[in-house]
Amino acid sequence: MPCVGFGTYTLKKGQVKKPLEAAFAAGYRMLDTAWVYDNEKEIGEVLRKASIPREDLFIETKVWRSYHGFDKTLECARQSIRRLGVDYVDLIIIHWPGPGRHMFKQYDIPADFTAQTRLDTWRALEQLYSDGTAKAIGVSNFSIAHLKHIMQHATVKPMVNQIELHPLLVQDELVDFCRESGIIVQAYSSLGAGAKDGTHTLLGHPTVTSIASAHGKSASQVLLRYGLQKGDAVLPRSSNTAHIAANIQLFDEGFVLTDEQMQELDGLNVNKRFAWKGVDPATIE
Ligand SMILES: NC(=O)C1=CN([C@@H]2O[C@H](COP(=O)(O)OP(=O)(O)OC[C@H]3O[C@@H](n4cnc5c(N)ncnc54)[C@H](OP(=O)(O)O)[C@@H]3O)[C@@H](O)[C@H]2O)C=CC1
Ligand SMILES: O=C[C@H](O)[C@@H](O)[C@@H](O)[C@H](O)C(=O)O
Repeated sequence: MPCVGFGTYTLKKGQVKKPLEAAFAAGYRMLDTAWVYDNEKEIGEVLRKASIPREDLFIETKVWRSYHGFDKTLECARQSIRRLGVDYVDLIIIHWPGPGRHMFKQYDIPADFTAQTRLDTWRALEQLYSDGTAKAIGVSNFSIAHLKHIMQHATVKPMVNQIELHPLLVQDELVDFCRESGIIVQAYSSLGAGAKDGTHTLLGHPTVTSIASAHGKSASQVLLRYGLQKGDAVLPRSSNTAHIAANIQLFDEGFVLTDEQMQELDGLNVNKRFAWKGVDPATIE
């Protein structure tokens, strides 16, 4: 799996095509989407137009949380694959460990969801893996408890956990557990979802911007480099062509954050979450 992928959250139908074309032109070969992002059909159109050999691409999507359960998960995955117009996806993950019904009443939430339903969801992903519809399977927003429960019952263990990670939210315990369990950590919202002001910002944080000046790089490149040096994969999202190109320029000779700079960035941790209105997904039953 490429360690830098293109994030497409909030790049809806009418907005995703140009940025994705710019991403391919800049050299990205991996993209991250989801059933719920409502852009898979347009992504499929870009894929066909780009004519990049399928084996050079890494396409990741996610099963939405109102599709938990065996049959519904298969249906959700089928819809994603049909919309994308591909024969297989490189990685499919469970978007959220459960409905979190206290948070999101507006969605079609299965009232009978239990931890067993989540296991049924995982069994469906195992089936997609064994029949070749998905080359790899994983999860997102899973806590240690969620992972342990799946792993106790799984035939195939989760290969990836996509979680919110950046200097304001380091999640050491969860990351260590994933590493010890051989689960690749994919960081999302590495740029703090773009928040530039207010109490919590990453792109405008003085520690980040001063490290950036020291390297002659941007705040965004420092944040992405931080994720890579921690050992995680990153998924920057942008709709700006210059940003898209800059966000993959992370491997210039000499652009290595020092141990001291890594520690300084780690020191910013305040357990701030940008996703899901700040609620910890570990609270999902
Ligand atoms: N599994 C999950 O539940 C979740 C998964 N994700 C995945 O992770 C991806 C990334 O996270 P996301 O929350 O979208 O946001 P990011 O943390 O990637 O931040 C995106 C924001 O940063 C800005 N930005 C990007 N590059 C630069 C740059 N070089 N200079 C200045 N500003 C920049 C963008 O603005 P501009 O367009 O102007 O460049 C945009 O506002 C998602 O798109 C999605 O694929 C995200 C959230 C939850
Ligand atoms: O991938 C993106 C995120 O998971 C996003 O889909 C959720 O945070 C969403 O806003 C929600 O309603 O829960």
